[in-house]
Amino acid sequence: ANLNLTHPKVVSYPDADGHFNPFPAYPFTGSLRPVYPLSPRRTVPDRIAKPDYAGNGIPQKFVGRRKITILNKEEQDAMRKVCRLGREVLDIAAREIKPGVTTDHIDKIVHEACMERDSYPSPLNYCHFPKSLCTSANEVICHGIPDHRPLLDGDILNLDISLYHGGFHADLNETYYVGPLAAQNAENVRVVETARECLDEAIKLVKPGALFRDYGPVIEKMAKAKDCQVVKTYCGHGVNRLFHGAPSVPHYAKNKAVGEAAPGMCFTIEPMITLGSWKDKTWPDDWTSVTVDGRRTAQFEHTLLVTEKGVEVLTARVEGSPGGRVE
Ligand SMILES: COc1cccc(Cn2ccc3cc(C(=O)NO)cnc32)c1
Ligand SMILES: [Co+2]
Ligand SMILES: [Co+2]
Ligand SMILES: [Co+2]
Repeated sequence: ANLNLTHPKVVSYPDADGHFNPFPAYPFTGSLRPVYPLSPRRTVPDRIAKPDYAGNGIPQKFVGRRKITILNKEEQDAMRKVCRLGREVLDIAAREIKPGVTTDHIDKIVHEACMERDSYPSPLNYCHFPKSLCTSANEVICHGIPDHRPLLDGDILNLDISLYHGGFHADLNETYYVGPLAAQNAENVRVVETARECLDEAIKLVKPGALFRDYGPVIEKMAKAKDCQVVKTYCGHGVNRLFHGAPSVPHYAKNKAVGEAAPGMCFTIEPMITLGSWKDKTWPDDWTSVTVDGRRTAQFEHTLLVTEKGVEVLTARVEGSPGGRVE
């Protein structure tokens, strides 16, 4: 179909290819619509080591609710490896972003890049999630499902990648500008660059003894200084042999997070920043989390290792990583 790649108010479906909106009566908060059918579930060959939930979709409960795993030197090296692979896969996916490309196409690229790296795409079948990464555009806060919606010039798009390799998970995400128009939109730039800055400022505080409740106040102060808000429902989390474990790391001020960083701990910080309301609601697909006012939101995430001296950003950008700060 000849795609109108700038911003229509709301595109109606079914379109010429038989793609359709599965929830036509739902009161969507913004202009984004799901475009079904989702492509067939992607398969993972037996040679790839899988996490426990790959078969039945049910991850083991956090072992020792508040006990935070301290990794030894070998385990830390395994985390370095899977996080380096995760960065490679995110960068490959980000290079695919342009108007007209669907998020399902990006899912295919990510899935194949994981297979090529003997890695399992952690989101696939995690709590029954249907795809190999989360693709979250515009008013989507997180957990967007790759589908047949073509990206539009002017969109902002978060790619949230997680890999399982050598018994350990990596978890990272960035928000990108789609097409030449996106970075010319002052509101896009404000929300994306504020989210990027919030993560960078929080990471500066990570060192042995730092309290998990101390990142939120710094993030919220930075967000409010840019007339933005901080999503409360989703937090950073421990990541190691489990995709999600203790600690829980809130991104908002006045939180009750328990515990302090210690050398050998791995966890994510992944602030979700909004232009308007911080409140979220979930589409009837039971995954896609959106802002209640339909205004745009952005997120950045790193997997962090606490070291004797401070912090190691295991999923750090490398020379040539696409995207990055826009003035
Ligand atoms: C049960 O309830 C839910 C609700 C939403 C999502 C999921 C499961 N899930 C799937 C992918 C995914 C990614 C992350 C993550 O940390 N990204 O940084 C978290 N959860 C994830 C379960
Ligand atoms: Co179509
Ligand atoms: Co993530
Ligand atoms: Co995460």
